[in-house]
Amino acid sequence: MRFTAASAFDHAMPERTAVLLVQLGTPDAPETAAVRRYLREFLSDPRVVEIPALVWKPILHGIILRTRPSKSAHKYASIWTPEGSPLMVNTARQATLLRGWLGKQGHEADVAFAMRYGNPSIPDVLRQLRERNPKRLLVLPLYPQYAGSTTATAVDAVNAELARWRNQPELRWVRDFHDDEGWLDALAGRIRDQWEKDGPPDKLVMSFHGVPKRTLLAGDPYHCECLASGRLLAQRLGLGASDWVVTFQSRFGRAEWLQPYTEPALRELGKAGVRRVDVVCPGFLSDCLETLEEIAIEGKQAFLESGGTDFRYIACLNDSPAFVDALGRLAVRHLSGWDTRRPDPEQAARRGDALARRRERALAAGAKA
Ligand SMILES: C=CC1=C(C)c2cc3[nH]c(cc4nc(cc5[nH]c(cc1n2)c(C)c5CCC(=O)O)C(CCC(=O)O)=C4C)c(C)c3C=C
Ligand SMILES: [Fe+2]
Ligand SMILES: [Fe+2]
Repeated sequence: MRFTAASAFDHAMPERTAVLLVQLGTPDAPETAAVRRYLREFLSDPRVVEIPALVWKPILHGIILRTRPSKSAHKYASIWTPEGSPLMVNTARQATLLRGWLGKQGHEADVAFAMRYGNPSIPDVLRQLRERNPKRLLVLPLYPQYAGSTTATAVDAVNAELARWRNQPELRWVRDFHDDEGWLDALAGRIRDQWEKDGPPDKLVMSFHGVPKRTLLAGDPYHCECLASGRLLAQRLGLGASDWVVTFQSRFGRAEWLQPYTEPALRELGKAGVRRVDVVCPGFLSDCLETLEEIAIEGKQAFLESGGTDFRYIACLNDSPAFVDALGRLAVRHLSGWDTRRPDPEQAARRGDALARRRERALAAGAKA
């Protein structure tokens, strides 16, 4: 085997740590073709749709990918910003802010983000990170509650890419943070800020993304973690049992999903004479189609149509400093035991010289061979 200059250089590099944020993904554009591409990848994931492929593929390709993309594209168009999809814009900011936060705390780590579906893809981003020769990788899926259809598939995708690497980093991932103090405090703070301005509502609706009910029966902890997050948030806000409710949104297909469903619940509240509801979405760290369109537009309409008079949507944590701080502390806890201190500049300069000399020698040896 030839001992190449590159391998000699690699082994002399300082050990690096990378942090990869993973979000669900979003179409490249609010247009039918782009939404179809995104939905094809998303809805072909057996972690997301747990129906045998022989049954599901004809439905997906014959019906859903012919009808849903144009409808969804219209919805995306209603929330798209000049910088792009809100989910993409918010996630990119979170990565930038986390990099800054870690740097300020004296941690040396590369921070990147990837999307499980669409772009930037997990394989593309991992290959970019590989250029920096990471010895350690922390994967942080941006979902407070664990679900097979979100967290597990993100971790699967990372592992599938790393399975192709010769030189793998040591790997860790954040499984969930549904009861994380920092995250709960940041979210409670955001809600309290809103209430300081305009008082508390008659009812706080905590709307989480739904999943099929059979995943709960099969042992997925998602439902329990949502209920626990809801209870802990209500405690922090000092709410009584009748002041709040947990609901599940975004039902897809004909099977039963986790209940109560958000939109029917909003209609019930309106009919029952509840005048003001506030809706918060504690399963989402970034505003996206599911919050800005489904809740802030459609949910509002449903509540007002059925007799409610005042509907307020509480924005996701997005790029709020309290959330970046919570995310940073969460990451640091998971980096524990890994040496991520920034090298002192003098030592780095000395090591840089030594590295340069070793690299020259290796290159010269390579040239002779
Ligand atoms: C088909 C089943 C689906 C499951 C299961 C599911 C779980 C799930 N999703 C999120 C978070 C998000 N979902 C988003 C969009 C979205 N979700 C589904 C379907 C399922 N989700 C579809 C078909 C779509 C696309 C939009 C549409 O056509 O309706 C998004 C928003 C993406 C954006 O671009 O803004 C997020 C975020 C979670 C947390 C979850 C399980 C816990
Ligand atoms: Fe979803
Ligand atoms: Fe939706």
